[in-house]
Amino acid sequence: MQTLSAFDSRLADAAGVSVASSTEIHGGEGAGLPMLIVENALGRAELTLQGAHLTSFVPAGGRELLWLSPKAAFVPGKAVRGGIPLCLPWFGGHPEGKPAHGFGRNQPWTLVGAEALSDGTTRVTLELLPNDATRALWPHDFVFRLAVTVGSALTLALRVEHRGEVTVPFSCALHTYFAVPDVTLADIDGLDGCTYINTVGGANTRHAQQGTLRLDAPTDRVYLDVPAVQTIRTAQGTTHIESDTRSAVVWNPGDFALNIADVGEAYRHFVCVERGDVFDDALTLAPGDVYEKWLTLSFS
Ligand SMILES: O=P(O)(O)OC[C@H]1O[C@H](O)[C@H](O)[C@@H](O)[C@@H]1O
Repeated sequence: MQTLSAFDSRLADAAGVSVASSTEIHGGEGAGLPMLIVENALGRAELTLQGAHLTSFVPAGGRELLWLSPKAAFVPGKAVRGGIPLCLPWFGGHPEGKPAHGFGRNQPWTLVGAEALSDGTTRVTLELLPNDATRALWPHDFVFRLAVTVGSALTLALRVEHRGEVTVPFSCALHTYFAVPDVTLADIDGLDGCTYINTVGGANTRHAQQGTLRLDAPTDRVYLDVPAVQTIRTAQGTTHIESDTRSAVVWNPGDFALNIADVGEAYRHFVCVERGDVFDDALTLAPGDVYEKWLTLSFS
């Protein structure tokens, strides 16, 4: 298991952040993955150091906002199913057959900052630097940083510094799995009028969203140039999603999930609304460029 260095542990302790193994929290075989538990009077979050991957966020007095698959495996090198995988430095399939959604979610990140802030929130900052595995997939220098602020809302601030020597294509998404009682009864707003690309079965057809979105079949859509805010309304309340990214991918595999080992029947209990910059909204980074975007989740 990846361990926290002595320096990391001191950082965590100073901010009241605790460290645990996924096996202690979620069961399973072996040592699992090291996790951080960030808790204060306003809210509580859990994340694995692998992938800087949020697996839980509960505002104080509220309910769990994130869906974690009951079949999630906490295995080094394998992305955890659910929560908020970070897809970068590319989103989706790669033209040369490299792993889907990049390598950010599979790599061990390092805790480089932890602070209890004066407004009662707690912020932890994780970093990924190049290593042999990343160089094999992406032969460029970079600094990826994710600052996670836990309070009554959860904020993720992503910073990508391109330290390579050539201009590179770049796309990314904060691939959030939201917990819903029944995916077919969740009302998704904040996309009305937006152009989307329907990618189910490799279709790649373009359409315009009309009104509220409800999912009654396998859905995989890339919404372009979306407003800052989307909401997911269920009988339990409303989840608010706000970001300065341009795209939103809405995904639920429906029955296809029966062929996804770590999802299965549980597909009924989540919907992904993934804010990011993908497809037409993807960009290029020139040497020295810095990409900075944020995502905030809250519940009412
Ligand atoms: O199974 P994963 O690699 O985690 O990808 C899960 C899903 O991610 C996004 O939502 C894509 O739009 C989907 O096409 C993909 O199936």
